Parts: sequence; structure tokens; C-alpha cells
Amino acid sequence: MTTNIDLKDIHWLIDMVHNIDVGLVIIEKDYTVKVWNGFMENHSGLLAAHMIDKKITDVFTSIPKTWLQQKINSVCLLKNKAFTTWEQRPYLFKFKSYRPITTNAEFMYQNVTFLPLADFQGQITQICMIVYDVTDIALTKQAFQEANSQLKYLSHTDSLTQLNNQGHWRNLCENEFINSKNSANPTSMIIFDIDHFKKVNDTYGHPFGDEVLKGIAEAVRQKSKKQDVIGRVGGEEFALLLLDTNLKQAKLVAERLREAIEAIHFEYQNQQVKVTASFGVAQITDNIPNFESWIERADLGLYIAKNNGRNQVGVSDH
Ligand SMILES: Nc1nc2c(ncn2[C@@H]2O[C@H](COP(=O)(O)OP(=O)(O)OP(=O)(O)O)[C@@H](O)[C@H]2O)c(=O)[nH]1
Repeated sequence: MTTNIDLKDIHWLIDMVHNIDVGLVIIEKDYTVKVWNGFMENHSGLLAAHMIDKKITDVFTSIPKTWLQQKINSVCLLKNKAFTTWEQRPYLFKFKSYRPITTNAEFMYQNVTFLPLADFQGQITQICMIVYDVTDIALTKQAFQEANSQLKYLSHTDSLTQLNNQGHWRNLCENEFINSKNSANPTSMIIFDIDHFKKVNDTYGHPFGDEVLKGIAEAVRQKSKKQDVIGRVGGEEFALLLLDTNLKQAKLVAERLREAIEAIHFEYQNQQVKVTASFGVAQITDNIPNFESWIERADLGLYIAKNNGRNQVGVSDH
């Protein structure tokens, strides 16, 4: 950029620099402040008279010196601009958010540009920092990201039990089925279904039935390992994906869950109510060609358990 500025016009420039709605700071390579404009005064509460000739890192002790040195070095060496965005570093100068009513930001989010300033010999002797207030952009983006993750959570989650819903649980299992074909580690699945749940609903009412479903979900959550993937895969049907677990171990887990469910005391109008559940278990083996066959195998186990009198774990050989 070439400019033809008369000396008498300089005061306009100084006026503009002082009043412009971005922060302008000029520092020497050793961090000594040479320019501190009105924006910086207003937001820091520190006047230019106080800042000039002070080292910026002495006043703003939260600015990491090594990081700033690297920025300055790169600007001087490459004779080019450098940037830092609020996503990399939320702020360089900790200024209070000046809109505490309309936003819930604790501080001003900032983007900062570092400009090399050359002397008459073309040597970079000073660095200009331009500080942009990007609080609105940062908050909008954060709110958007939060809404997105909330939506994702809701689309994956069963609202009654907060377990994975059927669609999400199946997707996770399908992926695991594919992975397991390249892995030496065993993977198993448990499916279980509450016994005579229709009778529970019919006798005590649907809201009580819902409490039973929630109680069972909680018991299963407590008795499971962190890496087990639990889902509610039907009205009164639940399932678990068990990584690094063979059939024998999965049967033991199912038995433990069966006992835990049997031990829960539900209460309806001072009356104790007990429920049981039947389980089917299946491990991925070479003769299970696809995900659907794996589920069918576990379902067959569940069918056997129901047929043999319920409240037990069933395994199918076919
Ligand atoms: N309270 C409640 N009940 C549900 C929910 N989803 C499904 N059910 C009920 O679960 C019951 C399932 O009944 P059935 O499929 O006949 O099975 P069951 O009575 O458990 O009998 P078995 O499985 O053979 O032991 C039905 O009464 C459904 O209305 C739910 O979200 N809340």
C-alpha cells in the first residue's frame, strides 16, 4: 500500500488509531509498549500513560512469554503477519465481558493479528498487535456446538432410561461386528427381556411399569463395566455388547445381571413387587456370517430361556 500523507494529516491518523473499535498495541521486540489505543484503555482500565514504556508481559502476567516470543520471532523472521484465534487461545488480554446482561461470557474472546512494523532501513523493530472482540461469534458458535451435541445425544438416547436407543445400539454393534472379524479378541452380546411385563403393566399401571424399566436400566448400568455398550432395544427388551468377552464369560455376566434384577425390590403402594428377566447370549464365531445372524443367535438363546420357564440364561448352538 502506498500513501501520500501530509504531516498535518497525522493528527487524523492518531485520532483514528485512538478511537477505532479494535485494540491497537505496538510493542518493541523486548515487549516494551509504544502504542496503547483507546480500545485497550477502555477495556483494561489502564491508560496509555501508564502502559507506555512498560513491558506488556509485566503488566499482563497471564500472557505466556515463550509463546509470545515465538510469535514475535516468526513475524520478524518471515516479515509477515501472524494470527491467533479465540479457538486456539480464548484471549490474549483478559478483559471482562462488558455485556454481562446480554451475554453470559465471563471475558472478552479475542482474535489477535500480529503485524511486523519496519523502520526506514526495512528492519522489523516493532510489532503491532490488533485485538478484535469476537465474543459474539465465539458465544454463538459455542451455543451452536452445544445444541448440536445435545441433539446428537437425544438422537442416540432412549428418553426413559437414558440408555442407548435401539438404532444407535445396533449401529455400534454392527461396527463392532466388522471390527471383530480382524481381531483376535472375542466379542459377545447379551439380550434380555423382562418376564410377564404385560402383567406388571396390567396390574400396577403403565407409570409403574416405566419405573420398573428405569430401575432395571440403573441396575444393569451399575453391574456393567464401563466399556460395555448397553441399549434399550425394545419396549421391555435390553441388550449389551461385551468387548473382550467370550461366551463363557458373557454367560457369567448375564447370570450376574439376572440375579441383580431378581434382587430389586420395587414398591407399589407399600406393596413389594419383584420382577425377573430372561437372557440370551451369543459370541461372534466363524460360523456367524453377519450381524443379523449374531442377533438371531442371541434371540434364540432368549427364546430357549423363556421356553424353559424364564428367569434364566439361554444359549443356542445353532
Ligand atoms: N410401562 C411400559 N410398558 C411397556 C413399554 N414398552 C413396552 N411395554 C409393555 O411391555 C409388554 C410386553 O408384553 P409381552 O410382549 O406380551 O411380553 P411379556 O408380558 O413380558 O411376556 P414374556 O416376554 O413372554 O415373559 C406390553 O404390555 C407392552 O405394553 C414402556 O415403555 N413402558
